[in-house]
Amino acid sequence: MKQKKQNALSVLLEYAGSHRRLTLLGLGLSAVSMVCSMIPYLCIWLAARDLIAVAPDWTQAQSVTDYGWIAFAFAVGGILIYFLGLMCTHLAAFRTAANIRKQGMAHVMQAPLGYFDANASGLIRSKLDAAAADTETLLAHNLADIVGTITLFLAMLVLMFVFDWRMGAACLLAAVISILAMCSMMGGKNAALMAEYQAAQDRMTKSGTEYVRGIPVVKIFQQTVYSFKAFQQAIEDYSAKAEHYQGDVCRVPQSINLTFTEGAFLFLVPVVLFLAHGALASGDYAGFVTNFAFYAVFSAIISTALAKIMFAASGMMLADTALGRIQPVMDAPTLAVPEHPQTPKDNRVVFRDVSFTYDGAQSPALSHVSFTAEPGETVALVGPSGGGKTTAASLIPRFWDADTGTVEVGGMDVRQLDPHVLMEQVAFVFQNNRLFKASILENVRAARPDASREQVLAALEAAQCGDILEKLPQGLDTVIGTEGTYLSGGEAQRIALARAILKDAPIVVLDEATAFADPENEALIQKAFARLTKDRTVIMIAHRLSTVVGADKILVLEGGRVTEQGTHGELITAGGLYTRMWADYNQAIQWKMESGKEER
Ligand SMILES: Nc1ncnc2c1ncn2[C@@H]1O[C@H](COP(=O)(O)OP(=O)(O)OP(=O)(O)O)[C@@H](O)[C@H]1O
Repeated sequence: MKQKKQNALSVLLEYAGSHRRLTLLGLGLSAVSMVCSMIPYLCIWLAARDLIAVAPDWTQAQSVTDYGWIAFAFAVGGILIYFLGLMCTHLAAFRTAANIRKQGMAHVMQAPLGYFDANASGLIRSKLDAAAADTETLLAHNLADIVGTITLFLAMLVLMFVFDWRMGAACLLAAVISILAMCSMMGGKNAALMAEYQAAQDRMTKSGTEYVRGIPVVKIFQQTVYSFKAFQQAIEDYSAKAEHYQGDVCRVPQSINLTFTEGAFLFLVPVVLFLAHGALASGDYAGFVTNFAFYAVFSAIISTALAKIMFAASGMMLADTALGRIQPVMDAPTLAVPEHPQTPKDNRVVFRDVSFTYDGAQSPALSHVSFTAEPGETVALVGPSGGGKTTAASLIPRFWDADTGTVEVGGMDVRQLDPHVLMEQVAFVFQNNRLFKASILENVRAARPDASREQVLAALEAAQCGDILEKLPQGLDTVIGTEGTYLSGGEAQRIALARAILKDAPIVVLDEATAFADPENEALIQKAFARLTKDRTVIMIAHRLSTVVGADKILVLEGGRVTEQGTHGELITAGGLYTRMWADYNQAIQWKMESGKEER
């Protein structure tokens, strides 16, 4: 992938792909147009020289008209070439921006599913969009201006010394001072200060976002704005850094820069006065005045060129920042796809000595986990919070890949299966059911796009969703999340179960959390679970022990390790953690029943 050290321009040209040449052509045309725009000035100088030479008999200055036409031709030609260049850079910029979006999305599509848990898809898209838009401006406008201005500057350097090097040097001196002042603001130890200032700005933006996200919590707990210390701290930190950088560091160089950018002729006047005596003595006073006129006009172009360079440099920084923001997206891990994919033989799920540690975590989430779920068996994962149940279930559909050991489906390492085949084999229902802002029909059909309306209805029926369809205004075609058609957590879970039922996959990975459900919903969800898991291999993350009693095998996961394993009966006799959990569970049920009686 793209190296961080590369500068923004080479990274952008890589993204431009086949439009790289169009970009370069646009930049070349911009440079040519700038050279063309210089010719009229040259013509003015030549015409002035000829006029002064024949003065006061102007009729002898035959060449002046020719110079006029040449100047006109180059001025118009320069403008046309400039627009042609802009067309090329715009076209290339649109294509490059499209490539950034496409390549970004294509890369993210290869990321393991677990990547999306930590990186919201909306955020990924907005990062890519913002970066594409910023780089579009750079490629379409700023870059052409940078190249044009540099060419202008080089051409000016040549011209400066063609007529009278002393006047040229006087004009240039102002530009050199201005550039040195600019460099001192951005280079050396000030570069570190500028980086700190920008980092403080980033921190402020981030904590601002966190603050806005947390507003509901602030309101619920009646906290004041100051309760968000991090945000306040970030604002104060940014303000101190901004004041220091803009005030203490930039004030003097910025004043020097502006003075000499706007006053490029400052040194020209004294130098001309100094040289005037010599010119009078040599007798070429006419040539001297012509040269002075030329440099006086030219010094104004220097100011414009310097201002353009500063503007273009800020565009370059913007593109650099934008590319820096999408770098993490482009660096997202990708799921390794086998060269010669294997086919699963049956519905058996096996964990062989599996260990896994999350990126950046201190301790493993799973350590040497081994178990087998035979075809048609139900294996329940139980244990304390943080024990590793969700992580174990996530390794089956390759949300992540095991660090060591193997996870097998149908006798094959999941890494050796074609990801599409693996997805066809496994249906999952996790706690955070993702329903799209689309109709119920489309939401359920996402599992099997070729399913008929009747098949979708049958799956919804099996998932006990009849009551949901009845109350929705357009039934199956109601779009979720619009016009007040919101679903409760329990209802959303039943729709997600219908999706899994429609998928009809031989292996089901199920998080049976019924946290959102009221008793009525819970009963319906249990029925839907029973329908979904019938005759399939089931790996179930169980939160309430009542649902695991009938499981073929129960694994107790504690601190990432399987500490107990067996049927309900076997584990109860073993007298370990499961026995204590069972006792606690029964006590809780007892309390519930007793308090229910008292209320009555
Ligand atoms: N995305 C993640 N990045 C880093 N660590 C994680 C991540 N997800 C989980 N963990 C850590 O891995 C360990 C196992 O978590 P896991 O969610 O698998 O446990 P669990 O048994 O499913 O818990 P619960 O019953 O509360 O859902 C925990 O220590 C948790 O903090």
